[in-house]
Amino acid sequence: MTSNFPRLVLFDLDGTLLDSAPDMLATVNALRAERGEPGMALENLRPHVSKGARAMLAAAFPQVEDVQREAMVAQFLARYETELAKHGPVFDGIEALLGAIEADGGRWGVVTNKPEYLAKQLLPLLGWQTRCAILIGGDTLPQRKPHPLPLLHAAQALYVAAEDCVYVGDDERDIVAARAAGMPSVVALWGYRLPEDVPERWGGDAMIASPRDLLAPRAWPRKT
Ligand SMILES: O=C(O)COP(=O)(O)O
Ligand SMILES: [Mg+2]
Repeated sequence: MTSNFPRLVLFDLDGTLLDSAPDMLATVNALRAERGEPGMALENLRPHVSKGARAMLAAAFPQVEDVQREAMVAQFLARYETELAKHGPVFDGIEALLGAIEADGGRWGVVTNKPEYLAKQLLPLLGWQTRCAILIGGDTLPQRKPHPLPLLHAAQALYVAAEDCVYVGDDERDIVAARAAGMPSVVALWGYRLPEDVPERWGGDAMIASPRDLLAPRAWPRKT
């Protein structure tokens, strides 16, 4: 009998496994408070969380000049380190999905653009340290998503062909990276998107509304 799951599932982190928007909001609002600015609402920050720290800071501090904002990145990361996994849980259904992949004999890993030192701290906080087969951060390799290198590296390190893996991500750059790697992809529609994002145009192999939907037979795209 063929398995219900791919041999290796690689996941994006923010907006796919982890609902990190509340942690990001606490961080951004602490920086805003230091500047005497009122707090931002979650709904205004949430759509920017999977676009990277710089894009998120641009949304949170539109009045700040680019050079100055660049200097805020280090401040943001230092503060965010103190908020990791404090406010935002993993998305509903993710634990059941990871458990089902493991029970099926499959492996799973994380490929994120988040700096590796932060992503590494999250794993034990989420109880995933011994379960996650590989973790690639945005600065682990010379290239980050949308470049295919992090996905290709993760697959190769675990001796799985790219076409036998699936990458699950909530942002266009996740799907672009998977396509460039020759890896089937799933668009996580439960994640973070701007109103102008059109996931139907990203070229993913499947679009899934909830992690629970990936428990269904034949939910996963396959190239082989
Ligand atoms: O920190 C980022 O750039 C976003 O992280 P992600 O790649 O896990 O969505
Ligand atoms: Mg994301």
